[in-house]
Amino acid sequence: MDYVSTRGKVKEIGFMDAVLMGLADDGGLIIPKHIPQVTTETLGKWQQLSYSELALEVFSLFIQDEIPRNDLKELVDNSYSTFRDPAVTPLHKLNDELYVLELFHGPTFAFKDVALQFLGNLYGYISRKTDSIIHILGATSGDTGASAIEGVRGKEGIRICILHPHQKVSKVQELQMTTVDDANVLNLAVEGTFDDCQRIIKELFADVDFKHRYHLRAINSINIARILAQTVYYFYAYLQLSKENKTDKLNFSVPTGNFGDIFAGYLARKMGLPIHKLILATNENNILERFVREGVYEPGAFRGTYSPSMDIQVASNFERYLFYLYGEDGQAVSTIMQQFKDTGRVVIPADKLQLVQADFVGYSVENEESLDTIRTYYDKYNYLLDPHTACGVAAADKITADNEVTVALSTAHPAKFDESIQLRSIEQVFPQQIQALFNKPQFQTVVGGTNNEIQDQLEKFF
Ligand SMILES: N[C@@H](CCOP(=O)(O)O)C(=O)O
Repeated sequence: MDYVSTRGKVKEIGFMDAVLMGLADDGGLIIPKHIPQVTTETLGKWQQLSYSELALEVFSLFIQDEIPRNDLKELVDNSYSTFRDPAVTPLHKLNDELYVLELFHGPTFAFKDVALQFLGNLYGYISRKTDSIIHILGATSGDTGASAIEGVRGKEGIRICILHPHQKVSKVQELQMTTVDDANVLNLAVEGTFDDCQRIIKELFADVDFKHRYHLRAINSINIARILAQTVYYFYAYLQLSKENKTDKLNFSVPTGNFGDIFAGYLARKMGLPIHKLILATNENNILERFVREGVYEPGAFRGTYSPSMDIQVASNFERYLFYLYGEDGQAVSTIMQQFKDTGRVVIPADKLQLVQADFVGYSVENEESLDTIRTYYDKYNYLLDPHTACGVAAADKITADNEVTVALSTAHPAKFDESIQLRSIEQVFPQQIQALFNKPQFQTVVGGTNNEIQDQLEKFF
């Protein structure tokens, strides 16, 4: 399978080079040259597969023989053996119309583990096979950082530096990252927002000399491996519900910040998975919902919300979607992204907006509404949602029509966001792994938000 850039100026590369490249060298994002198709017959054959078996099949479509099947199987099996639930991503039924897809049974209690356990192992594999140096640089609004660190901590030949917005992540998210004392981990707490962190790392990756000199590798969803791994659970949920004849009009409701998770659903649909509505749920940082409603993509003022992992204005994977919206025309994408850089705004014409509205249904959830949803579902179903999942569930409540079934993606365990949950007077018992974090010393360096400062830190660390 060959991979190309959304801006069309990178020559075709294989899967492992695509993983190593992270951000495309022309500043775009990597995408597969062709999207593999999955037929109804294949879906039928996949129905009885376990999560790991299914992941192996889906990954094989994108990797083909570049990684021998036995090696790939070992990577996949190791990655999902760390999950606490045998189903890896089990479905929890709330009522006949609504299921929650629990993606938080991995080591750091967030959906990011599904892709990052795999990507951590994949980096180890690539480094052994190709002698590549792996120096990971990532940005997080809370969940990706902990999960990426967990995926590679202590691994020989790999170093990782994560930027997070200082004091803008939850306490548990901060502890998960900063209590790790392995020498190959560096946590930089940036005075600014997640958008500042993401802008810095994208600029450093776009400086191709710097990127090559320091062997920078990506773990954010700019890395295509993240997206591919996240398509698997859409297939898995669909296949479980197809056993109960629930897939006639099956929607997915996805809490969205960086557009990676919902883009994985969009890709699964393009592969042939019959997804009815893709519901794009945002919090008050609703640039994406406004885009779906009005066709205008323009960051608003930053809002600190109860769902901090989604406190994002500029969504990385938006560019991947633009690529398909504009008929896979790299030149058109380059022009639009340049216009966004120059003016801070993208406006699409009416015919394109119609296509967007056929692809997604948007709903933006107010802060208080997210907490009310948590309380309502706790009272009605004795089920505790985290504030991000609550956005997905609130959107599902609004958008699901008669005769439709919606799967709301549950992106994190509620224990990661206790400060928000306590605001509706709900007491929860922490899993022992999370409770234990409170007794550990923390390691992090607080830095300002200039590229030079970060560059200095990286030069010392890498
Ligand atoms: N919500 C994310 C932000 C980074 O997104 P990613 O999917 O590109 O890694 C987080 O929790 O860090």
